[in-house]
Amino acid sequence: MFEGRPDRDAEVVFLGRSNVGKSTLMRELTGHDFTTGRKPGVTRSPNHFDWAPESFMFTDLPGFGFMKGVPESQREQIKTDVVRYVESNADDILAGVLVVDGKSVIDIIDRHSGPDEVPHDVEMFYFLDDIDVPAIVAVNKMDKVDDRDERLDDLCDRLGLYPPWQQWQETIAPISAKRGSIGPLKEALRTHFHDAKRDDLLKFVS
Ligand SMILES: Nc1nc2c(ncn2[C@@H]2O[C@H](COP(=O)(O)OP(=O)(O)OP(=O)(O)O)[C@@H](O)[C@H]2O)c(=O)[nH]1
Ligand SMILES: [Mg+2]
Repeated sequence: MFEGRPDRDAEVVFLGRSNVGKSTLMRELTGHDFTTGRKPGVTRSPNHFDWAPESFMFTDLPGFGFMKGVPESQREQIKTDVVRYVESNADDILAGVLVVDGKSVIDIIDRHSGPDEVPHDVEMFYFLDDIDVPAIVAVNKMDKVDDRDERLDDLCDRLGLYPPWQQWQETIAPISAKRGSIGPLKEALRTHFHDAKRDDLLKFVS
């Protein structure tokens, strides 16, 4: 289990497979340089970025799923820890941002869908729903995607959301963290902060 969580009563968590760009996205939102890298599995324990006056923080969680050179048992442990972290802090979490790689997410989901297999991303999306944490899917690396609308509609389909994707703007946020274009995610976060009656936090995502 992860340790050292600051005592804050409002939190946004970033979760997703390894190497999808969670740390890059955190850097874009906070201006703080978290360790990012080409090597999957760079983030091994949560990175908290917090503001004491508002008792608010962003938390970058370790990536789960396949990581080259990391044994299966360790990957499973990371995923279990991430799930437990979100579960035990669910009351404070205003939004769970599930970050996916827009270029590969459909292929990965389809490859891992079967009679007794649920892909990690789909599982996490439903998990957030189960514990009443509002989910936002940040579809990252859109700079590498050319069939944008088709890709996003396919993703909705895989997540059980009726296409077209445009009607899910508080849930589906196409972004490119590396290019600094994260407007749709900020917009979705603003909607959730407002719904949670936390307009005092809008400045963190303006
Ligand atoms: N093309 C493109 N590459 C990106 C984008 N965002 C991140 N990357 C790259 O993807 C790689 C992984 O980024 P990280 O931010 O380290 O990913 P992570 O999800 O934190 O990875 P873990 O810590 O292993 O879970 C880096 O080489 C980034 O530069 C993006 O919007 N577009
Ligand atoms: Mg990381």
